[in-house]
Amino acid sequence: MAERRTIALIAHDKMKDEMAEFASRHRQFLKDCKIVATGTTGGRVQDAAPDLDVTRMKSGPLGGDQQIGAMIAEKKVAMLIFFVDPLTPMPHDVDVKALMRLAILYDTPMALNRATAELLLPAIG
Ligand SMILES: O=C(CO)COP(=O)(O)O
Repeated sequence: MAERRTIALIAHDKMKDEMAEFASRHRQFLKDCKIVATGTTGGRVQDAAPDLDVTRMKSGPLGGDQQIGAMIAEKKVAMLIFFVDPLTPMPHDVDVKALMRLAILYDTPMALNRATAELLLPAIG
């Protein structure tokens, strides 16, 4: 049996409502995927769609972005959906940049806003 695809979900605080709504609306599709998420985002996704298989890493500012970056470097992530807050400075901005850099380096599909995520999600089929 083919391994289920792993999709990484991350959202900054002001984007978490949007991520919860996105995950809930796409729950039928996401039910067939493994989901890995940073800690707080993962909790919100689980609350919004309890039937999804969500593995929660550490919270982003505490190393969660780096944990997901390491998974990307090991080619364990099929797609990164990261709802970035463009208006709030982040203490862990270097971690955010490092995560995006690895997604680029390992040619991992990456959606950084909802419009792109809507286009990309069905594309991994
Ligand atoms: O800070 C984040 C991404 O940079 C997200 O982390 P949380 O999901 O734990 O809030």
